Order: sequence, then structure tokens, then C-alpha cells
Amino acid sequence: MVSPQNPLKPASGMASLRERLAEARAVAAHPRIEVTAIETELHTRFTADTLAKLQRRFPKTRFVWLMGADNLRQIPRWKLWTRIFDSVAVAVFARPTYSLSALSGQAARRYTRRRVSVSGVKGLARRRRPAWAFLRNPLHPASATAIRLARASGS
Ligand SMILES: Nc1ncnc2c1ncn2[C@@H]1O[C@H](COP(=O)(O)OP(=O)(O)OP(=O)(O)O)[C@@H](O)[C@H]1O
Ligand SMILES: O=C(O)c1ccc[n+]([C@@H]2O[C@H](COP(=O)([O-])O)[C@@H](O)[C@H]2O)c1
Repeated sequence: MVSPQNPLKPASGMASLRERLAEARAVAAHPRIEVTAIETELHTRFTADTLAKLQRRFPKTRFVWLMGADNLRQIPRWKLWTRIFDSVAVAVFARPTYSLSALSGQAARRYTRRRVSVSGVKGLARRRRPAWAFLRNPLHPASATAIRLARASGS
């Protein structure tokens, strides 16, 4: 899901939605991934609103919210963030430098008893919410900020 505008990020320096969609499509070319900017159509910018509308539109679908470890740390600053955990399962991907602080942050602590072990991750979408998992995937160093800085400096 390519965000038209992250509510916590400045719009300046950001590539257009069209360019970001095209790049996401190039990177995520996989039959089980559909790259979308559905928030444009739903007229939402906050994740809690997007998920509420998606659940209304697809009442039989069990959604899982995927995000990197940086966002597990940051999520207490998002609009109605506990509603996100209450309404969908959440899977968090490890990310260089963020994992430790994410796992000791407010969200991880609040939902510590609702954390699903890696062995239970396959059934995550069917769990009673709140339910979340932390995936210790191979770490990838990419960062959008670093990409923007590299492009701005012409490298
Ligand atoms: N290297 C990475 N490893 C794991 N997850 C990542 C990584 N980079 C981005 N993500 C996750 O992918 C989603 C989209 O990230 P985004 O495109 O905003 O990149 P970013 O590097 O987090 O951005 P910025 O540098 O602007 O803060 C987020 O959920 C983020 O946590
Ligand atoms: O709902 C919020 O308050 C909120 C605040 C920050 C980020 N988000 C969403 O989190 C997702 C990941 O954001 P980003 O910029 O890290 O890719 C994206 O869908 C954003 O719209 C949502």
C-alpha cells in the first residue's frame, strides 16, 4: 500500500504518488502482491480510517497490517492506534537498528501478552485480536530517507 501522504512526514522532497507507485510495482513484482494506492480512493490518510473502510468494503477478509520495526516504535503517535491493534492482526518486520527499541517501546509493552510466537505466525490472521508477531527476517539496510538523499545529491 503506497501512501498518498504519510500524516507524520513532510510532503517536501517526496516523489509523486505516481512515481512511488511505479517503483513499488517494479520492486514488488510478485503474483501475491498487489501494489495499490487505495487510500486515494477511500479518501483516507490515517491507517485506522483506512482499515475501518477496508473492513466495511471486504467484510469477509481477515486483514493483517504489515509494517517495519520502526513503525512499531512509532505507532503510539498514530491516530487511534489502539484501534488498529483491536481490529486487525499486526505483523512487524525486523529492521536494522530499530528492532531493540521497537520491542521495548510502548506498543510492544502494552500488547506483550498478545504477542504470537513465530511458530504461531501462520495462523495470525485468525487469532482473536489484538494479536501481533515480530518476524526476525533477514535484515535489509534500505531506507527511503537514504534514497531521497542519494537522489537529491545526484548519486
Ligand atoms: N529496510 C527495511 N526493513 C524492514 N522494513 C522496512 C524497511 N524499510 C522500510 N520498511 C517498512 O516499509 C514500510 C514503508 O516504509 P517507507 O517507504 O516509509 O520507508 P522508510 O525508510 O521507513 O521511510 P523514511 O526514511 O521516509 O522514514 C514501513 O512499514 C517501514 O517500516
Ligand atoms: O494513521 C496514522 O496516524 C499514521 C501515521 C504514520 C504512518 N501511517 C501509515 O503507516 C504506513 C507506513 O508509513 P511509512 O511512511 O513508514 O511508509 C503508511 O501507510 C502510513 O500512512 C499512519
